[in-house]
Amino acid sequence: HSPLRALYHCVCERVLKLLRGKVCVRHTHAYIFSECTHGQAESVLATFDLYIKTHASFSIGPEKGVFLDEVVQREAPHRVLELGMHCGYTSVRILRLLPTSGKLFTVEVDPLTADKGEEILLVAGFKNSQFQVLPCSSAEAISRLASHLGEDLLDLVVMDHDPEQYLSDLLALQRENLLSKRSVLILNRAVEAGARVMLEYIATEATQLHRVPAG
Ligand SMILES: C[S@@+](CC[C@H](N)C(=O)[O-])C[C@H]1O[C@@H](n2cnc3c(N)ncnc32)[C@H](O)[C@@H]1O
Repeated sequence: HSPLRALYHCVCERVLKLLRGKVCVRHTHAYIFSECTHGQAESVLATFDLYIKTHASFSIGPEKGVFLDEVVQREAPHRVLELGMHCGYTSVRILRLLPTSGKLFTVEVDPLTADKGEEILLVAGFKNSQFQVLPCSSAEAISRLASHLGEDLLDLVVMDHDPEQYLSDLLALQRENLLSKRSVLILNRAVEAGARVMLEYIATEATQLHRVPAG
């Protein structure tokens, strides 16, 4: 456990990650499925955290994850929309902190990824009554969401899909009357051009939305 050994491990992890290159949904899923303890959400997250040390990954990872946890714990949201599920890391983080009456709607445009991600949510021990995977584009999902929500509105929206879609999706959520004055919005990759356009919109136009600092 000397600092030199820790540095050596860190360098090795980074080199491995570079050599392995691209994000692979099938490989991520297979690793999590075979290495985690089934039925334990914390084990699923720990396995993801281990995986992303040495493999390319789209998962938000533990640092941003802690920020997300804080928001979910503070807001105790009943209805959550996640845009961009990928392999389910963020979904698992959210689901494990939802109140018992809470439900997550999570959207993934790629059908194979949506399938694999859903399996991870089941492996983590969550039930279909706690979440619904919508295997379609964010725009399609938003246009159909009112039928899933009934009288409810969204308490929390997490955007980590395509920053170029952030603003049009926010506008669609408003048009469909799915947000309330208390709805909280979290975006990842907030420095990307599409996200900045949306943040400008929020700052100047959408007075009914709260702005929350995001990573
Ligand atoms: C960065 S990853 C999300 C990672 C996830 N938050 C996590 O921590 O595991 C983005 C995902 O969004 C999906 N995606 C991209 N554009 C989308 C869209 N318009 N609608 C729905 N999903 C989309 C991609 O297929 C990809 O799986």
